Amino acid sequence: MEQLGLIADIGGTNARFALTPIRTIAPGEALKLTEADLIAPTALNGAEYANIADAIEAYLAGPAADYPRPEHSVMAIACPTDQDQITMTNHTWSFKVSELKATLGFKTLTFINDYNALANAIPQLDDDGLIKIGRGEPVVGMPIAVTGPGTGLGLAALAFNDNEPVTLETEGGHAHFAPTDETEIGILQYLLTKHDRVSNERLISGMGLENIYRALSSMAGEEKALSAPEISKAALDGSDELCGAALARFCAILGSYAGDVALTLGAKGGVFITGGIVPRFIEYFKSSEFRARFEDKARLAGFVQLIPTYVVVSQQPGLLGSAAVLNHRLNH
Ligand SMILES: Nc1ncnc2c1ncn2[C@@H]1O[C@H](COP(=O)(O)OP(=O)(O)OP(=O)(O)O)[C@@H](O)[C@H]1O
Repeated sequence: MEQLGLIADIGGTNARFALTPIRTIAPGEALKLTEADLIAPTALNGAEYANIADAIEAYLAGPAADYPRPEHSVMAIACPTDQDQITMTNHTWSFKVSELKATLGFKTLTFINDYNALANAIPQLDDDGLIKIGRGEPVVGMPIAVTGPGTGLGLAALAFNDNEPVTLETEGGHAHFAPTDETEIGILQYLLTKHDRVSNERLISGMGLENIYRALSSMAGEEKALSAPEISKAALDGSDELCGAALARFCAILGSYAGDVALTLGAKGGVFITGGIVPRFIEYFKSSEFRARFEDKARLAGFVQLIPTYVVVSQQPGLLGSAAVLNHRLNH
């Protein structure tokens, strides 16, 4: 049997695991994986395990019990991964990668940021994992950018060196928010009364949608607060005008920001919108101002018009990206 590696996608709630075949990639060859390369994919509830080693051993002894024990692993996790010590933000799990590797008896164990995995998933996705928004065509071999609203706003990019992806992990979601009209200047002014600085994440995330709604209601004379799901529900069923205005503004601001990402990274391979929020209202998003605002870059409009934008709707992009990174690391 071919050698299998262990991959994981560990979020605040779910810890997803799978095994994946370790491939030999010829120099210059592009890796192509499919969901069939994710063997025994399983989501465990992280809260049920005292530590990460227990969760991994439970996966290996349970869903993966019929396969040989892996010796190599790449795990994506929703927190910084540049130190040996990893402490999850929304979790009790805290561990040293070097100690975990010894405990598990693995030859290699690498942790990557969850957006690193999402970026590396993009070249592996087929058409049904992506929904194209507007015009533009990808230029093969040019950088791609992956960003989008969830609990926060992550941003990563891939550049390519002879088919070999080079990942840029960034904190671009925390760059300053740039308003484009009087209403957005009003939203910024409102948020500056609450925060010392206002990053894109303050508007483009679940919390961001709530902030936009709160700001617009305050500007209309009476500050009100609703949760992100409540705002999008009332916007979509047309029952609340202010919720409609907030969701429309959210999509428009996401468009301007995504256009800035395209300009900054020269992402002629495309800008890919991830996160759990936009796929919940894809038809609305298609007819929103997102794409017009993406292209609204004055003298640089011609640059961004050619760049395609997509929403990622694939179910397992984190695992697929971890499998891609595992294969690239073991081949080079
Ligand atoms: N119907 C909805 N409309 C708008 N926002 C929503 C909706 N449902 C959930 N959210 C918001 O989505 C955010 C969660 O995003 P997402 O589902 O992408 O999780 P995540 O960031 O991937 O976290 P994890 O990795 O733990 O799953 C929360 O801020 C939540 O308020």
